[in-house]
Amino acid sequence: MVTKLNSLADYKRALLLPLAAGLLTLLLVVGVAEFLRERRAIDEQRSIAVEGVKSALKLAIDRDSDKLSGLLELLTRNADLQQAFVRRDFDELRAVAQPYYAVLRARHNITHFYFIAPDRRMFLRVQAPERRGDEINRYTLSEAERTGKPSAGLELGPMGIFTLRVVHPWTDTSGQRIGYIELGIEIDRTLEQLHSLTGVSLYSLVEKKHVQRERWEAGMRMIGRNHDWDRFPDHVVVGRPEGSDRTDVPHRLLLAATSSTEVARARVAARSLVVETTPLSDASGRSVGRMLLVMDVSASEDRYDRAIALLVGAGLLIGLGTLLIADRVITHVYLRLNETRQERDDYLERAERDALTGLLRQDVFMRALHNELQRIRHDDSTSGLLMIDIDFFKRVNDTYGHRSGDHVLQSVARLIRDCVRPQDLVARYGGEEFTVILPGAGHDTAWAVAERIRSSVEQFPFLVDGTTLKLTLSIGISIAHGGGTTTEALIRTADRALYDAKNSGRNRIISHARS
Ligand SMILES: Nc1nc2c(ncn2[C@@H]2O[C@H](COP(=O)(O)OP(=O)(O)OP(=O)(O)O)[C@@H](O)[C@H]2O)c(=O)[nH]1
Repeated sequence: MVTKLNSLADYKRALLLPLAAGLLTLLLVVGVAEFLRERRAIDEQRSIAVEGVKSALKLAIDRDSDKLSGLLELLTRNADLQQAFVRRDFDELRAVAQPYYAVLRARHNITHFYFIAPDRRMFLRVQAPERRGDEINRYTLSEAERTGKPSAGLELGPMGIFTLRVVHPWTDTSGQRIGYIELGIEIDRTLEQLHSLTGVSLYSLVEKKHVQRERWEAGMRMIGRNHDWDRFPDHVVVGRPEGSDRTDVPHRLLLAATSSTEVARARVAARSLVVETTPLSDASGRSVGRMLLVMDVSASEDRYDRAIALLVGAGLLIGLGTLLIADRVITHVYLRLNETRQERDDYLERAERDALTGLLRQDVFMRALHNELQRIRHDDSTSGLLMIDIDFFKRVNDTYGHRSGDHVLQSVARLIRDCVRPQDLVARYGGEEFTVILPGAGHDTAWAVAERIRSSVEQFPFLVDGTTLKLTLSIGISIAHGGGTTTEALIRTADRALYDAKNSGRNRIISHARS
């Protein structure tokens, strides 16, 4: 269906609404694409950060291993320690070792310092608790015993404390193995350093099956840390450095991270937190739990959100600007088109009219009469035709000149027009002869109109060259009834009636038609 556009509002509706819808759709598509692109960028940044933290953790552990190894190298060469250990002089060994431990603890965060006999029995724990004689079955010690070389790795202690341990076999000057010295750093310290370096909070969680509840609780109590065995269904938190234990991390977020390898997310107090997980294995390669990396990505998200808001804002402004410009252009083009259309209509109108009287020209009249006959054939109605001629018009021309004659013709044309309805068609048929088509008129109506015209001209005082002239008209009428009448026949009938009116004395109306 083709909609007809008439007014400027119609044009604006037809053009601006689709344009606005198109621009909005475009903005929406660009906004969503940009949003997805930025989410991807944030995810990438996060992955890079996570990889960075993992590498940093590995580096830190390697670095600590090397550091502990270096220190152990020195300790195994210490003659005082060696003598006291070989003599199995517990008090002496402790007295010599303790100042070293104080320095190692203060300078290097070392939390474990052991002297172990060749049969793997603990001879001296320099740090608390002061337990001895128990057999050590840790992987690092087994490796050092088996290979005779230093062994290092993360190990889960019986109290559920995750510790980096380095064990050095200890030999005397003759190459005889006299035992082992072990140094350890709790992983918490490393995690804490990483947290302060990267801002990422790290939680190390161990599966419950690898720890005993009572010993874990005792261990946590011993190091003065909050502990809650039931906090997670399958895991306990063994590494949760104070500095990075964010109290604002919702429990449900951590819980989600312990039960899935997917990235867990939450929005807390207008901040976006994400948790990634990475498996946690001990020195033997056994998977014992997982590490949670909690990151605050609010800053990146806010930056991207601001960029998107800016983009959408700019898009809206550009869209509005485009609509405003389009509105101006449509208005301008519409007005210009209207002017052109008006000019064309005026031209056509002028082309159809007689230059002197402004009435329809004869050829236009013929077409109009033809159309009118078509119409009444279709409607089965009637139409009246008047043929009007000014009586003795030649005398006006002869007496007062052609210009005065023109003036009289114009006046008569105006008088005729004033006597008919707007839908009636008045034409100049030729010279001083006029025709009027009266659509829908029967004989009586046509007669009444003819009489109105006749009497209006008869009564009109024509002012010519300062003289008042009186003129009369003769009028012939013909009536078309439905189909069957041709334009020629109708004109012929009216013409004959006009001729009769002239011949029977003028200033009269003759109709041969019956009503
Ligand atoms: N001024 C002027 N005269 C015109 C025009 N067209 C025709 N005429 C004149 O109209 C006159 C018509 O005269 P006739 O046909 O003899 O008719 P009449 O004098 O009106 O007499 P009857 O019709 O018999 O009453 C002629 O003198 C034409 O020159 C015109 O455009 N302007």
